[in-house]
Amino acid sequence: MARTEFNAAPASISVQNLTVTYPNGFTAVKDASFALDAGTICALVGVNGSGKSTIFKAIMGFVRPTSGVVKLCGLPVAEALKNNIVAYVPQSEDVDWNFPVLVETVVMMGRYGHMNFLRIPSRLDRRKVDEALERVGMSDYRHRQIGELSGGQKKRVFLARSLAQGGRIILLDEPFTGVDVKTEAAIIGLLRELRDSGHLMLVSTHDLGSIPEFCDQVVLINRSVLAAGPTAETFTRDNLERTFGGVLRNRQFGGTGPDRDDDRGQFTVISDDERPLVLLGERRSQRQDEET
Ligand SMILES: Nc1ncnc2c1ncn2[C@@H]1O[C@H](COP(=O)(O)OP(=O)(O)OP(=O)(O)O)[C@@H](O)[C@H]1O
Repeated sequence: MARTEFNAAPASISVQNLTVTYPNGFTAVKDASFALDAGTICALVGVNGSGKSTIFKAIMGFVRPTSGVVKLCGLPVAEALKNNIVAYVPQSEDVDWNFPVLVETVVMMGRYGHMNFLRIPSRLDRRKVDEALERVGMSDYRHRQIGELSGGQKKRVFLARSLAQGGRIILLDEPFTGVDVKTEAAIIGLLRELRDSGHLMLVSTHDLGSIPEFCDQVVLINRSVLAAGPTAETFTRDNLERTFGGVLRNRQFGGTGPDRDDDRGQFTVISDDERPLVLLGERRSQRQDEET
């Protein structure tokens, strides 16, 4: 099939029985499977060290599966990368912010895969960079050094790079870390727009509170996939307890007043690292009744 026909395929990620064992013999991901389609925002959720970044690396072709298969838009990873199908917004800690580079140059890097080895930008490349900067509201910062920007502005620049690249699959590693609530809302708004235009986004996050707000699907992992599916069915207290075990901070309030029945007014706060998830009208579990 010609490359242009592949490029027209709707966004999809298929991870089938993925196992990744690092050269030191440690198996970070074991027999993980999930599938996602176009027009989706999916959260990838798990404790520190559960294998989220390893799954990202396998999707980006940075690590080779020990066994199993990853396909993007129906293509093997290497082929999908050649076709600029997948873009990556890194974790802030993974970037050397002291490296002197202009905002517009970072965004132009998203176009490198579309250029020949001389990397001379065409009119189209420049237009895509302008459009991407405009879309994330960072046009006025294009001549600034990336290291001079705030955490939220840096995130938006890297999101612009992935937009300039034109990937239909976007991987976002901890997009809300170090970002204020207003910028988080702006990023979520942008991700929703991209979803509506057929993009597929996989978002690694510890920000449990925001997941029901903007993610249609959730994949819960701890080396293997514990649960995967639509947020309403999958992002449940039972599954979160299985995923986080003792790491999760879990508090329950309300429902004890004389004018309340067992459920009404009761809510549970579940928190990993960042913004807590609040579940309304939950009954206390037997185990927690015994603990208190
Ligand atoms: N290059 C490597 N060689 C050996 N082990 C590794 C390597 N990279 C990661 N690991 C191990 O694999 C496991 C999964 O790591 P990974 O970075 O995928 O987790 P994560 O879920 O992204 O964690 P976090 O939430 O802290 O970012 C960890 O135990 C980690 O120590």
